Amino acid sequence: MRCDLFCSVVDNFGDIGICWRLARQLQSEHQWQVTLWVDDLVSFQKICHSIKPNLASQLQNEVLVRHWTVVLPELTESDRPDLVIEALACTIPPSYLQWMASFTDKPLWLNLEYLSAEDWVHGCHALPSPHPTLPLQKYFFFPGFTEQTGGLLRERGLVDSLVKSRNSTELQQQFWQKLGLLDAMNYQQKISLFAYSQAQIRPWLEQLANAAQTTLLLVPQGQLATDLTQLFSELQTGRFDHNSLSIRILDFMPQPMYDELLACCDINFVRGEDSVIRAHWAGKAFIWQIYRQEEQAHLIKLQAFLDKYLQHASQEQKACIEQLHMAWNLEQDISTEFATFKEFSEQIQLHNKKWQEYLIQQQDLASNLVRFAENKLIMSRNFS
Ligand SMILES: Cc1cn([C@H]2C[C@H](O)[C@@H](COP(=O)(O)OP(=O)(O)O[C@H]3O[C@@H](C)[C@H](O)[C@@H](O)[C@H]3O)O2)c(=O)[nH]c1=O
Repeated sequence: MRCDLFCSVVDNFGDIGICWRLARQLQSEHQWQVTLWVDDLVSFQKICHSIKPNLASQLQNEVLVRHWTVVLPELTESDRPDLVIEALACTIPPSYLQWMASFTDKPLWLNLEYLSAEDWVHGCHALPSPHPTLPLQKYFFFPGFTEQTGGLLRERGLVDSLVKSRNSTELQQQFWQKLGLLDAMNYQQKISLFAYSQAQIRPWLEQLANAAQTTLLLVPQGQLATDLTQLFSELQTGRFDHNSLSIRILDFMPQPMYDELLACCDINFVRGEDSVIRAHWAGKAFIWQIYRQEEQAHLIKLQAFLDKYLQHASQEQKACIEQLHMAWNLEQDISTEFATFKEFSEQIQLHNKKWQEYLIQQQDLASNLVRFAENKLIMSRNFS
C-alpha cells in the first residue's frame, strides 16, 4: 500500500506531531510505503532532530518526507498512491485533486479529523462526502476514545516499554543522564509542564517552593518558559532553584524521548491533542490544557473528555480532577485545586490505570485506519 499524507503546520507542534507518529506507524507496523508532505520542516526538526529543513525530499525512518511548497512538483502515474490522507483540516492543492481524479483506479481519500470526545463524532466517523465538482469522495476519519471512532494513536509495544521505564530505577537513571539531569532522582516529585500561557502561575510555584516535598519542574522551551523567565530572571540560564523548587528549561526532545519523560515524571501537564494522549500511555497523573478555540468552544470539548474519562470515578475524585482542569484551562491560580489533587493522587493513579486498560482494549488509530482503507479499496476495486 502506498500512502500520501498531507500535513500543514498551523501553529505549535500537534499537527506535525500526530502526522509524524502516524506516518512512522503505518510504515513500521503495517509496511506501508508512506510519503509525508509537510509545509514546515523547521517545526518538524524540533521533534525529529535529523530532519534537514533545506531538503525538498528526504528519507526519515523509512518514510519519504517531502517539503510541501505552494507549487507541487510534477507527479507522474508511477507516483499514484492507494490512499491520500488530508490531516487535521489541511487542504490538498486543487492540482493534486485533479491528478487524483484523472485515474480510473482512483486513490482513496481520507480526512483525518481533530480529536474530540463529544458524542456527535460517533455519527460522523467514516461518513463519505462527495467532492462538488470532481469524481472523488472523501471519508471523514475521527480519532476518539470509543469503539465507534477511529481510536487513538498507540504504537505496538509502547505501553509495555513505558511500564518498564516506570518500574526500573536503572532505566530512569539512564534517561535522566541522557537529558543531563544527573540529580533528577534526588527530587521527591518530578513534574513535566508543557502548557500554553498561564497568567496566574506564580502562587502555585510559590506553593511548590514552600512545600515540604522537593520538586523538579521541567518546562520545554516555548512561550510558557519565556513567561517564567520574566518571573524569575535566573531562568535565563535555564535553571532556577528556590527552597524546595527547582525549575529546568528543556530543549525540545525527539518524540520517543518525550514519551519516556512522561513515564519518568510523577505528574504531567500536557496540552493540545498529542501530548495528552501520550500522558494516557505514560500512566501517570496528568492535567490537560486543551487547545483554545474561539468563543470558549474548547471548554465544551474539555467537559466532554472529562465526562468520559471520569465516568467511573468517585464523586470526590471527579470533583477534584474537574476543578483542577477548569482552573488550569481558565488560567486561574491552581494552588488550592492542586493541593486537593495531590491528596487524591493514589486514587487518581488507580483510576488512570483502569482508564488506560479500557482504552488499550480498543484498536489503535493506525490499525483502524489500515483496516478501513483496505476494506474500502477492496470494495471499490471489486466494483470497477
Ligand atoms: C515538549 C515536547 C513535545 N513534543 C511533541 C509531542 C507532540 O507530538 C507535540 C506537541 O503537540 P500537542 O501536544 O498536540 O500540543 P501543541 O499545542 O503543540 O499542538 C497543538 O497544535 C495545534 C495546531 C492543534 O490544533 C492543537 O490541537 C494541538 O495539537 O510535540 C516532542 O516531541 N518533544 C518535546 O520536547
